[in-house]
Amino acid sequence: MEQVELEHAIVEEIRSAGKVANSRAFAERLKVNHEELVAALNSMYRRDLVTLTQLEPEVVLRLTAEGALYAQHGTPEWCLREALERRGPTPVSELDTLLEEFWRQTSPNNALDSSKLAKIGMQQGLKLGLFELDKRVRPPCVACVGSSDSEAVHKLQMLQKSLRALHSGALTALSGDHALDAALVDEILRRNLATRNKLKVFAASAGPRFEHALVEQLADLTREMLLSESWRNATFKEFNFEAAGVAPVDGGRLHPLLKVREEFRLIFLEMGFTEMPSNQYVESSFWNFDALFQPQQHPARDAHDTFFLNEPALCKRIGDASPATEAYVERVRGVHDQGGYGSRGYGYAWDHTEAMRNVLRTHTTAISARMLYRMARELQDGRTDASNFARRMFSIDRVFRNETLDATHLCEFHQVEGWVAGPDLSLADLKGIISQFFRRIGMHRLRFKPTYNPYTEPSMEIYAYHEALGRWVEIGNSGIFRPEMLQPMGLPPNIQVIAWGLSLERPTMILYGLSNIRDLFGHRVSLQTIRDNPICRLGW
Ligand SMILES: N[C@@H](Cc1ccccc1)C(=O)O
Repeated sequence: MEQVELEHAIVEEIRSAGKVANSRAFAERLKVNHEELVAALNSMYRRDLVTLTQLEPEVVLRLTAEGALYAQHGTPEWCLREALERRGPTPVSELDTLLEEFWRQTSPNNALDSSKLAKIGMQQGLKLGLFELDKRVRPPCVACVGSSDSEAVHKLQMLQKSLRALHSGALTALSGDHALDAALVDEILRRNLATRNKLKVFAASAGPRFEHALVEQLADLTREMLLSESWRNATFKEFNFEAAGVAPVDGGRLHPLLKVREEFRLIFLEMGFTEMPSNQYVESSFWNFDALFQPQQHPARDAHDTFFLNEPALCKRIGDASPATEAYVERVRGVHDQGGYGSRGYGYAWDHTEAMRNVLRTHTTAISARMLYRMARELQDGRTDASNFARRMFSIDRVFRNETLDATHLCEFHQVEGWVAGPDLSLADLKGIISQFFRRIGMHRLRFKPTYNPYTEPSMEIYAYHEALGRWVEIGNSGIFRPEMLQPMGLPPNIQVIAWGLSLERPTMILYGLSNIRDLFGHRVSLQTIRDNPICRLGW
């Protein structure tokens, strides 16, 4: 019986009889195992549906392995008598084959020991007066005696029935209404077919929440219930808010690049830097190149390296429409054409329209240029105190280059850029500030290698020793912005700006162990990568 059916039976019993008076007797009546009934009672007790009282323990019979075997297949003497009745007198030596044949029909696939059981069956049968041994014939034969309603046959059948009843869990008691016949109990114990055991017995009556057991509690609200309106009279199971969820909840995740960007951002903020507004992807050539003293014939300004916009191909104007900015643009023309501020310039005819050509910014240094110009204006206008001047700014955002794609290059990527402005900064400051910054990323061994940038002098590539890779890795570019860039803006000659830049992708790939940039950026990035990768502390 299923537990639900058992619970129904228990509820019925309590409703009709007021209680389950004795769990053992009730189990016998239901023909169920007492242990199963007690399990159901306990479960109902835990839900406050019933109250339980423990009664005096009862002595019960529990079948031994041999007893259980006989209960299932019949006692040997019963089997033998059945077989002999069909076959007639049989030689003693053929009794085991006779039994085997009998079992082939009654309990196929058994593993019974026929020769042992034939012997037991014969002895018991002779003792009970079921068989006789005719020694006058050769070989001696066993035959049935007595009619089918004889005392001996009746006893044989009673034993057989009792064992079956004991096996099904019923008739376990040695006293009470359903107790077994005393002589039969003796016989069973003597033949070691069962042992005496003490059984914990219970009485059950209605518990505080018994009423809840009587109504069927529904778990689901179905379409049918809605249509038939039967839900109005239905009782629903209470929600179990304590229950564990089926699967872990899948929440949103940050892309590895965003995680590393946040790490960089925190380092900058911790070092007292201010973030520059960097969301403008389309930039005029002026801020991307000209303001940075990058000549208009410079190879980087070629369409092979830079994305130029077709529509609108030109910006409306350079900077704000103020005369101050117009004057600045003219100073930029001057420094390109013939120099100034201690420079000889490039000696070409600077073209205003060329400077107005829209590009997708190729570096975030365009943002730095805009910010430095704004800062210079504030100084000139007296909005900033020039005597105690210092600024630190950074940006981390997207840039675009018309590059051939390969495992480490895409035509868009992110740049991390920072600069420090202050009076009389030197090469030593550059190395010091940049070392401080990279130390916080976990890069302690740095090397600087001279290089060329149109807008910085001196310019230095930054290399860091990668312990895991066991080699020096180029991680960034840096320099002190040229006077040709800063002084046309109107910054005083004693103010220097130390600047550096690196890509966000490169350290991210190293941190997350990715060798192909397409695994980090673009449509090929798997959601799994994004879900599985933890926040990486910068450091290598
Ligand atoms: N803008 C440079 C990086 C850089 C920034 C600031 C100073 C020097 C170099 C680049 O694109 O790689």
